Amino acid sequence: MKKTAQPAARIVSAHGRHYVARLEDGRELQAFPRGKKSDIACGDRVLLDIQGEDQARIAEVLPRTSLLYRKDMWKQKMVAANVDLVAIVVATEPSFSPELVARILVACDAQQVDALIVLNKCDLTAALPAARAALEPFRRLGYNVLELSALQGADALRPHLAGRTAVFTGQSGMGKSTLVNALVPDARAATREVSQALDSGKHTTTYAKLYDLAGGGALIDSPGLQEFGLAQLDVNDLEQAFPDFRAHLGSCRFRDCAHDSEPGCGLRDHVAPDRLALYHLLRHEITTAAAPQY
Ligand SMILES: Nc1nc2c(ncn2[C@@H]2O[C@H](COP(=O)(O)OP(=O)(O)OP(=O)(O)O)[C@@H](O)[C@H]2O)c(=O)[nH]1
Ligand SMILES: [Zn+2]
Repeated sequence: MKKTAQPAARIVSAHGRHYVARLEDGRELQAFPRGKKSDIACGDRVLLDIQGEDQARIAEVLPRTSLLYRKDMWKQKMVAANVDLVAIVVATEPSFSPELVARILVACDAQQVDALIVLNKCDLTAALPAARAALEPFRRLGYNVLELSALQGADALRPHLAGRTAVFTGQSGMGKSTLVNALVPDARAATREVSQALDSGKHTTTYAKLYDLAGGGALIDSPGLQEFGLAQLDVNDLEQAFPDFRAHLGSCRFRDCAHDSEPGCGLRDHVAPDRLALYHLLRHEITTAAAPQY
């Protein structure tokens, strides 16, 4: 029997096991995964079995160029697939967690995806110096920090987004959806004001959604997150995801040096203590998550 062609599509929204897939002609279909597992992310490119006017089954997920993914002992979550840029959105107010930023940066480096830290709400000038100070260590590591105010416009972001797929990620309330609305006029992404009006709780964005940018490129708005586990990383690859470690790797006496209390560690004394502490914390999380659970 001749196999009917399976059209290619891109997943433009991911809400649990409910997906929306967009065909190349722009038509959008409700799509659902084949089996029980739904390891499909917003941004994925897929092949579909069309099953009716507006329904399809996801027959195959095409190979990904990147996957932003988080995993801890209890849960795992695909944030977005096939992204070229991860925009980590933080704000002057409310205050943000530098550790969360550092974790997302490790995930980006592990996937070799560009990262950009966006400091939003710079119109709130009283809180600006503290936010800048919290980001200074990241600047020193060479990460790009872009300051702006989504309420006054987000055009400063455009050169970073043109022709690429970017995901906006970060804690809740930092202004990801407000940025999306500033960049995509007809996006109407729900922001805090809307969720307050509906009294729907703290998190406004509850699922990942992809928006096309006029002139090329796409943006994925994703739900606010509080944690970013990296248990999916291979402990042997972890040190490679710290760009500040790279120049010192290979200079330890022992090849499998954990840069802890081993004699002859060539890294320990050359990197910032907070970076070493993060490395040890992640290493511990990875090894305990990988341990068999009884
Ligand atoms: N002063 C000021 N407020 C802003 C700015 N950008 C966003 N906000 C406000 O910050 C609040 C949170 O914005 P959202 O866009 O809903 O935040 P979010 O990061 O998408 O939050 P989640 O969807 O829960 O992850 C809203 O009240 C926005 O109006 C800004 O540049 N300046
Ligand atoms: Zn070492």
